[in-house]
Amino acid sequence: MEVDSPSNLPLPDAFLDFLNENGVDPSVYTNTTPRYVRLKPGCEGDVEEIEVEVRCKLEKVDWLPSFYSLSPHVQIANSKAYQQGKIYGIDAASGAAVSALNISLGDHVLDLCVAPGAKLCMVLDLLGSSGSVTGIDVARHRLAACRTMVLKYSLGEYPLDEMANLYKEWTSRRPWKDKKKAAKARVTVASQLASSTQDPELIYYGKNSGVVGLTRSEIYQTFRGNDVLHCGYDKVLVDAECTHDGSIKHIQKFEYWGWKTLQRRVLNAERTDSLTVLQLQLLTNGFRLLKIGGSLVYSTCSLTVAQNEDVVEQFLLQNASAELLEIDAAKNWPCRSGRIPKTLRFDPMTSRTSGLFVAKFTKLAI
Ligand SMILES: C[S@@+](CC[C@H](N)C(=O)[O-])C[C@H]1O[C@@H](n2cnc3c(N)ncnc32)[C@H](O)[C@@H]1O
Repeated sequence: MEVDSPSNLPLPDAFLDFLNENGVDPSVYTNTTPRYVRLKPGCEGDVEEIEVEVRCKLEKVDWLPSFYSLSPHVQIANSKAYQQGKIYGIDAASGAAVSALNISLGDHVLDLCVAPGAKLCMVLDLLGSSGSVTGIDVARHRLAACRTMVLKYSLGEYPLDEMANLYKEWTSRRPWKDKKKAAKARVTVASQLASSTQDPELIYYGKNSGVVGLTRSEIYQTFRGNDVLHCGYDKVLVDAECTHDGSIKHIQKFEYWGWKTLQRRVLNAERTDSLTVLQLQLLTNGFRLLKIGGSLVYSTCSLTVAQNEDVVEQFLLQNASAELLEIDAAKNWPCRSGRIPKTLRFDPMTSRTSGLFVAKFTKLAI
């Protein structure tokens, strides 16, 4: 049976039980959260034109550069601005997670759970044609969406022949021979994996893409101890797989797919237990690929403590060279502290954004 939560959003019993078990107050979910878009830098002069096109005022988000909020019901997919890659949908809390990385020109960035790629687009915008980004995801079908998105938002920045070069690792227009070679390489890399049956796939973007100081096959290895300390990325984003319970828009999709599907696919205890194991592994692997003095941001769109503070706590216990960092920009962000000092929590009620947990680490030379 569906009951109204205190915020008057119809939430199913299974979800309310899940929130209850995880100590999440259902009243944080409101149906007044706006939708957010990020405007491609350099397109600021087009705002009025975009407003006419989408028939809605774009309100500048004063705490996050290049972000605008608009009514949650406005569709942008058919607009010229969207099709030309001038705007793309990304929640402001997600933007804050990327912003917390403090990306500088020339950085080499690893996006460990990259698909469908909203945060990747922002990373690319911040880097311009400098540095590199390596995106990794386990779901090939989601990576396909990611590739389309990256191509769309980079249109116009490079001449077509240069684009082909930039995207050579994975463009769908690759010649058949190249595709076969890449497939063969994947098998070779896969055979180096000890046990996993799902091999994360890599996509590359930008000049000198790839892992700084590491070979492609080394990314897949399980490193023992802290033996990859003197190479690696300047910045790592681990936007981990989670139960998505902070994103009410995601949860509401199950109204269509069926609440039983939500219970089976998302909320069942076995899955949530194995998720926290995966989250710790993702964070640990991301950290191993971070260079000394670099920054890593761990985020999830879950509001549970188990997938956030508990994972952070475990990780800190197991990694003496990891130190939590204060996120300086957060002083002006509409969020609150997590249970562990320096960690942040966005939720619809406090932030008028989707729910997001953010923690930032650095690697010490010990
Ligand atoms: C929360 S989503 C990432 C959203 C993305 N960062 C964005 O901004 O659009 C989590 C992603 O983690 C991926 N994932 C799950 N297990 C993984 C693994 N073992 N290695 C890499 N990616 C994984 C999922 O396929 C999913 O695309």
